[in-house]
Amino acid sequence: MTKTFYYKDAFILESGEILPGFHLGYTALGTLNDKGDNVVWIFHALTANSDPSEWWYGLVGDQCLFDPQQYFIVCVNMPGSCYGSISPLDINVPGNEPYYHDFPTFTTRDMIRAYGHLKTELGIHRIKVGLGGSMGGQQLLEWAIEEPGLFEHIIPIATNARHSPWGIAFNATQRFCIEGDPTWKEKNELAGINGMKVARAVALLSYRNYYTYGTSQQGVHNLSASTPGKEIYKAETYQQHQGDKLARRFNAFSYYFLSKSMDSHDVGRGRKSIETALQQVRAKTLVISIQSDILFPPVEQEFLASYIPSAELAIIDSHYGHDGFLLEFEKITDLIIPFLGITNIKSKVFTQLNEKHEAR
Ligand SMILES: CC(=O)SCCNC(=O)CCNC(=O)[C@H](O)C(C)(C)COP(=O)(O)OP(=O)(O)OC[C@H]1O[C@@H](n2cnc3c(N)ncnc32)[C@H](O)[C@@H]1OP(=O)(O)O
Ligand SMILES: N[C@@H](CCO)C(=O)O
Repeated sequence: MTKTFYYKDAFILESGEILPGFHLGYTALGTLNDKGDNVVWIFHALTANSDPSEWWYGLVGDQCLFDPQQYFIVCVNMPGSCYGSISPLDINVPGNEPYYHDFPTFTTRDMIRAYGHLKTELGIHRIKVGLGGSMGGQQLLEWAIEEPGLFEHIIPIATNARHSPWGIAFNATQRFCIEGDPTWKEKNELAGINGMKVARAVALLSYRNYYTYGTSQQGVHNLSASTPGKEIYKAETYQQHQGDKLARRFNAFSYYFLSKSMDSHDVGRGRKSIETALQQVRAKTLVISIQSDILFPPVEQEFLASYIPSAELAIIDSHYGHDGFLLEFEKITDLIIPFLGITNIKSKVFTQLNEKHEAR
């Protein structure tokens, strides 16, 4: 169940903007033990919520690698998102109406600074394992640099030290899709929603790749006419379905501002250089890369591993491309078990995983 943390003091963003306070929706599974040494902090990516047992069900949950019986597992909904934290649809106190287009962009560094207040509230002094993929990994790296003593282990997956020009171009193009929707300037929850559907379809191109589409989206849709030139192809209905699906659970404002947050990510900002920032990490680090990822390609994780002191790099094969970090539970589990030195768990984890896959 999502809980809410309210911070009621002034909070200064990197932009200089001052918020009178903020709130964070978060999920906490399990219990903090007496020694305070069983904390696992998970960072979600662009459109997920704060409950990793929903979207990382192969890694988090009863009898999984991260089992709430053993660990105190915390995940916070990113500021700007629509699953419980401060967001563009919340009331902007001075104006007494929702922020909408005036929502202040939280950089990834602002995000982890906000999480720091929740960490204090929860009585957490040390985090045994931090892990996150994509934009989640960006926040994890920021925090491991900002507070080098906080994490014992970190596992950044399919992520980077500074968002790339390629990634920013994808995000900017998605914002153009939203801005091009004639309803975007309106002040209501549905403003820009059709633009967001197109944006999500564009994003999918970067989350998968040529081969993913080639395998699963060959040919025409079964309801399509067979007249040459009049066919509707599977790849087309797939793109449409992905946009429609997101529009049922997200809004264009959150999508727009979270993409700005991702673009802001740069661990080197104000810290001399990216390389020296990465060298501040003290946690034992396993960087995981997905070979077929065209959005955060392996060269970015090779860079991380070459500057984070004594980091290990593991590259996994995946049919899915970037989204493999949300789907390749077995391969990820297989890497984490030896990294954390866990023994006697593998068969239990995979039995559980197989049951969950079959049930879906
Ligand atoms: C509140 C919350 O729900 S947050 C938790 C859920 N969301 C998240 O965690 C965000 C991160 N998750 C994701 O990005 C995705 O869910 C992923 C990457 C894990 C998986 O992606 P999916 O879209 O489920 O997988 P995939 O690419 O195989 O597409 C399957 C979907 O496309 C549909 N589909 C496949 N081919 C076609 C086609 N040719 N035409 C139309 N639809 C198609 C399938 O029917 C299926 O639809 P459904 O999801 O509505 O059942
Ligand atoms: N597919 C992911 C984004 C990829 O990083 C999401 O929707 O959160």
